[in-house]
Amino acid sequence: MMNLKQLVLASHNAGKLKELQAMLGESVQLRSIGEWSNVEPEETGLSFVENAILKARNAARISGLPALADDSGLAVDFLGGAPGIYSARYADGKGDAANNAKLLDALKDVPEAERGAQFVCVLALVRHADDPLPILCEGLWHGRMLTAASGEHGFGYDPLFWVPERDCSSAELTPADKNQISHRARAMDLLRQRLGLK
Ligand SMILES: O=P(O)(O)OP(=O)(O)OP(=O)(O)OC[C@H]1O[C@@H](n2cnc3c(O)ncnc32)[C@H](O)[C@@H]1O
Ligand SMILES: [Mg+2]
Repeated sequence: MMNLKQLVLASHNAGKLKELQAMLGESVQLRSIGEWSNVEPEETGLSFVENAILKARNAARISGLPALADDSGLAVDFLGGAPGIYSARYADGKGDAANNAKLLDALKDVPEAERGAQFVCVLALVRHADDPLPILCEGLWHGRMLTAASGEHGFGYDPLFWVPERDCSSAELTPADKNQISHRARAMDLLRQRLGLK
């Protein structure tokens, strides 16, 4: 079994680090790959799984530690699942605000009943860079796309994602509440089971 006291998180996204560390608790210390390198690997895969594995291997190679990667995104029904794996790059790398503005515009005249969407999270854990058997866990979170941004918590597309089970946007949830029910929480729940942490 791998030493799980320290894991490298193969991500440069501070929002993910915060959420994943909160879910894991104090028994596992997540260290950002940013401690070793600021170069982000190109996400050349065609699926969340491929990109998660690619990021995890890259971080394990650079750090020499077991690595966890999170590849996630928003799949909007009306857009055939876009932006999907391209969620971070939807507005050509101009950041969260530009991504959200572009998405609101793409859904401008779409009626309520057709605004379904899901957040997707795939976690990949590798023991070392060439691990032939990465642990893969997936989580989905169903909701709807709002017609205007709302809320200040979270990151990324959270202000646009309406959460039916709480009747508010994902950015209006407290961090603790989001971490109980999100796509990332579901994937992490499976990962903890696979690792015997629960
Ligand atoms: O690849 P790393 O370095 O981990 O960081 P990233 O931000 O580029 O992460 P992804 O490639 O996985 O892209 C995820 C996209 O989906 C968005 N996203 C993922 N989880 C989210 C969440 O919980 N709430 C809001 N947006 C989320 C996020 O803002 C990005 O635009
Ligand atoms: Mg990325």
